[in-house]
Formats: sequence, C-alpha cells, structure tokens
Amino acid sequence: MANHMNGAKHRPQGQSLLGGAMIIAGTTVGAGMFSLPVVGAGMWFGYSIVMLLGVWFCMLMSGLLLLEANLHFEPGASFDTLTRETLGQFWRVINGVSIAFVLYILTYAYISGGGSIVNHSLSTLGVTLPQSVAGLIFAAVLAFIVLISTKAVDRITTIMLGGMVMTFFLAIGNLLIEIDTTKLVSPDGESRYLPYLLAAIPFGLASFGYHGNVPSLVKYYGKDANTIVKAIVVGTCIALIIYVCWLVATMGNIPRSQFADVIAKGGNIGVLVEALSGVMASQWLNSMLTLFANLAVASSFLGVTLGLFDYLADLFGFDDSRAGRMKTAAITFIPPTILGLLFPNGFIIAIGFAALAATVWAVIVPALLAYKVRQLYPNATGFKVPGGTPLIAVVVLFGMITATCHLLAMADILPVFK
Ligand SMILES: N[C@@H](Cc1ccccc1)C(=O)O
Repeated sequence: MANHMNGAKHRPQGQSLLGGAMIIAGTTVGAGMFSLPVVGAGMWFGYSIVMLLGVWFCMLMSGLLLLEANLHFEPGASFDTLTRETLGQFWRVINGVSIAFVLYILTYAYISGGGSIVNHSLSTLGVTLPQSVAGLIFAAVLAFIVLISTKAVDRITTIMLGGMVMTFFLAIGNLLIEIDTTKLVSPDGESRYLPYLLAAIPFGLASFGYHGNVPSLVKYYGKDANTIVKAIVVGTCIALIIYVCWLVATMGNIPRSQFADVIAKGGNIGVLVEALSGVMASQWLNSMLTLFANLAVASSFLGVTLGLFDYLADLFGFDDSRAGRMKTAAITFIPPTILGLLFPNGFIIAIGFAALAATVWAVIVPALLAYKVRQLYPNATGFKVPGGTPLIAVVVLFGMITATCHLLAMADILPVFK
C-alpha cells in the first residue's frame, strides 16, 4: 500500500493528524508484509515479534532523524535538496541512486507478486494463465492509471484503501478467531529457530520503509513538528499492529512445516494466500482474503510507480504533455515489466534487494543528515530526536548490520529456512 509517495502537494496548513498518519501507514504497509511470514517461518512467531519490534523502533528513529534534518529547511524541500545541501554531491548521488533502485525493484516485486495473486484469483474462477502473462496484465492495467494522471492514482488508491480496510478485517478477523495457539507457541518442524532471525531482518526493514514521505509531510503540515512526529509515530504503530495481526493469522493457522512447501514454491503472494485459503472455512471469506491481497499489492504498485514516474520525469526533464508522459511511462514501466516476464517469481528476492538499498537512504542517510545539522546548528531550538549521538550510532549500526545480513544470506553464509 505504498501510496502517496509524493502526495499532499496541494494542502494548506492546519491538517488533521489522521491524514498524515494514514499517509505513513499507507506507504508502510505493502508487499513487504507478505514476505514476513515466509521469511519468519524459520524463527517462527516469538522471535518474529521481537524482530518486528526492534526494526520498528530503528525505522521510527531514522524517520524522526530525517524529520529533524528536514525541519531546518523550508517546507517543500525534497530529499535530494536535503542531501545536497547537508552532505554534499557524493551522498546526493548515492542517495538518489539508492532511491531509484528501491523504486524500480519494488515495481518489479509488485509485478511478480501481482502476477502471482492475479493468477491465484483467476484459478479460483477456473481460468489458468502463465504467471508472467498475469503479471503483464496486472502491470498494464495499473500503469495505464498512472499514465492518465496523479489525480486518477489518488482517487483509485483512496477507494482501494477503503476496500483493504474492510477486506482485512473480515478475512483476517476471521483467521484471528480461528487460530490454534499451540501452532504459535509450540511449532512443528526442526528445532532450530534463532539462527534464522538474521536473514529475516532485511525483510522487516523493507516492510517498515516509508521515509520518502517525510518531506511530503513537512510540505503538508508546514513546520508543525509536534503533529508530524505524532503522524509518524501513529502511522508506524498502525503498521506494527497490522503486521502482528498478520503474523498471528498466518502462523496461527498454517503449520511451520507447511511453510516449507510455500517457500519451495517460491514464497510468492499467491502461494501464501493459497495456503491460507486451505484453512479457511468459508468460500466467501476466502474471496475477501484474495481481494485484500490484490488490493494491497495494486495500491502499493500505484504509490511506488507514481513516485518513480515523477522522479524520472524530473531527472530526464520530460514534461507533462501527452508525449512527455508517454516517454516517462516507458522508462518507468518497461524495464520492470520485462524483468517480470523473464523472472515471474522473484518476489522475495526483490524485496530483499529493496531492503539492501533502503538501508542507505531510509536508515544511514537520515542518521548522517541529523548528525550534520546538529553540527551546523548547535544552538537550534527546534525539534530534536532524544538520545544524542549514541542513538544516531545505533541507527547507523542497524543499517550496516541489516545490509550485511542480506549480503551474507545471499552468499549462503547465513542459514535460511527451507
Ligand atoms: N514498506 C513498503 C516498501 C517500501 C520500502 C521503502 C520505502 C517505501 C516503501 C512495503 O512493504 O511495500
């Protein structure tokens, strides 16, 4: 649900807290959520919750550090401006490249996940398609909406958000009632848990990414630090609650040993939803769950690709005319769609790489920005994240550890549950 990446351009001052909290929650909750039970299956429920709490805290702090730095600039200053003016050209380039990489790879992840869930939905209707074709249809329909206008995206994501809230509570609410607590606390399968935690941290990080929205919030609220802090805290807490419910619903219904099958089939969204469908009593609730997954991936796709679309239009200087938008749409959608056709099942791998790049711009750069502005303005009286330099060091360390975990897991050095 990574919508409103660059939203809220047209709002005056005095906005309600709820709007901002929804922007943050909307961006945060997305495809990352579907990777959590799959990559958390090894360490299972208890450690997954501990990991989520730790990652939530660090990602909240990095968002607040970014806000602290941002408040030294005029509302409307972009992430690019912040890094250029504070850290210089080198970091500006690193930051820009890592943002573009995350947006591109997430677009691919959504096409892969979208193809998987569209395919699962069609198969319940008796239609079978190759997954790459389903991904292509998913991408083409949504890309068309982005091509029309930002307003079209805004309207459609709002409708989707409403649909997601209803289907989430219906489907997950029912799964929560049906959970089997013994599955949660004494899982089956091999008796090794903790070693699997490390390889899962990057997925936690990706699931709590929202940082591209911090400059949008400063634009939305002006320099009202108090309200923005509350919006970030409330928004990320909503995401945390949703993730905990989601882990209870999945791990309380699907036995740990069965996750090995889900992982063997690629761990994609459709496979996970299919496993959950197997334990749901009613066909109607089953459809609600499938609808929820479709909406979650589609709204994330719209939010992220709109961010990428605007970013690329700005980078290449394409205007807003029909020809300009066509050119921007071509460079936004064609590369990830080709990747989706070639590798329809790279969802989990793509989220992992998104996390690797996000450690740069959503964790390390915000910490460095805050460190630098504190040096530049030692007597500033505005908003300051508590904890001093030690907190900044913790956030940087978290980013470095997460990146290392991803690289080691990719190199097969860290244990990954299979
Ligand atoms: N949190 C988003 C992904 C994301 C990462 C980084 C920044 C913005 C969005 C998701 O789970 O889908």
